Amino acid sequence: MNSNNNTKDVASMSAARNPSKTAPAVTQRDGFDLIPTTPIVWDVSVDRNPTTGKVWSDITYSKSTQDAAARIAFNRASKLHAFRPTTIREIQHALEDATEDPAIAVIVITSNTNDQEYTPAFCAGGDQTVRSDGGGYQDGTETLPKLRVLDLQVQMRRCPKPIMAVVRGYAVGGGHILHMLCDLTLASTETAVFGQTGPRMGSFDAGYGSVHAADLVGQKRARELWFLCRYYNAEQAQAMGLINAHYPDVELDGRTAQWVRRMVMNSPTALACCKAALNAGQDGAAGIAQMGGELTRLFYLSKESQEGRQAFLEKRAPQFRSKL
Ligand SMILES: CC(C)(COP(=O)(O)OP(=O)(O)OC[C@H]1O[C@@H](n2cnc3c(N)ncnc32)[C@H](O)[C@@H]1OP(=O)(O)O)[C@@H](O)C(=O)NCCC(=O)NCCSC(=O)CCC(=O)c1ccccc1C(=O)O
Repeated sequence: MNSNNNTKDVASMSAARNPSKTAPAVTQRDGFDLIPTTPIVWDVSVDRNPTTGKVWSDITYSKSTQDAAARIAFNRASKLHAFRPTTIREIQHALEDATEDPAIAVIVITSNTNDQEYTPAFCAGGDQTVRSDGGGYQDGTETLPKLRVLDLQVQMRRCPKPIMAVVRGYAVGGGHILHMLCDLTLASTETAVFGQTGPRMGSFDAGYGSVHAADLVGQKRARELWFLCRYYNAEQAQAMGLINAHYPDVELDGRTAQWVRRMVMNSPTALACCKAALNAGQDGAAGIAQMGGELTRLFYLSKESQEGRQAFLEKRAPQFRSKL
């Protein structure tokens, strides 16, 4: 966020914090309502895949200098943004770039739904036209058919920055799993539709798609999602705990900006550690490794840790206790 705006926001937030005889309502005192809801300006369009140097074919990728955010958007409206291996690989490359870019604090995953010709969708799951008989998806870019989306799911879990899904239209099948794997989900009140379809399509996700779903909505509801394959609107999805909030479509971009700006104001290390901690239970040793990595990174900043390296370089015995 640009420093001028930031100064103004922080000043008004601390004004909200100061107790007075006529204290504002509790929900106002967290300062959230004071954060501007002007939509984010995505002023940097990244037109080429930073990994391959090629122009994107299935997504668009842009960044906001002012709001320290990256936007990765499905861009296959005629297929309701169903994903094929190319789509997943492009999202992986954009996500890697956003994760590595120190100017980016928050990542938004959404879809380009401005084309009135097609049914609005966030993502209609795996592209069934390229689902092969060889045990996965093959659009001519894989050496062997595979379920590449499972690698993207892991990458999203390991990304230390908050990822927020912004859903307009259908988020179904593998598209529903991707929104669940985002740290937060905002949705359009009028158009968002959520649901699993695997058992109707001869597919299922026995990994995060089941385990994380149960953590979000509870065992009974998760079984309902998978066994009945019904669709839910935004209000129902929020009541179930599948999404964080829904807003009228015209407000959604402004509210997205507000949520992003609030996270950008917060400590990135604290957010990364919270994300790692919230993931650790489901992720077993890999989750603990992610948490442990953050801990080691912070330890490397200490004089005690640096003494170990220094002593080695100076060919002497370390004096850890003198650095405590
Ligand atoms: C969403 C619909 C109900 C919308 O219906 P409607 O408004 O009438 O639009 P359509 O005319 O049906 O669609 C327009 C256009 O898009 C094409 N399309 C839609 N969805 C797909 C798709 N998934 N694949 C390919 N193409 C799709 C549709 O054919 C039309 O094209 P035309 O050329 O005009 O014919 C409806 O579209 C619908 O029901 N869609 C299917 C939704 C669905 O069931 N998706 C789930 C697929 S299975 C899956 O996602 C598995 C994913 C996976 O890879 C996986 C596997 C194992 C473990 C984990 C995973 C994981 O994803 O995590």
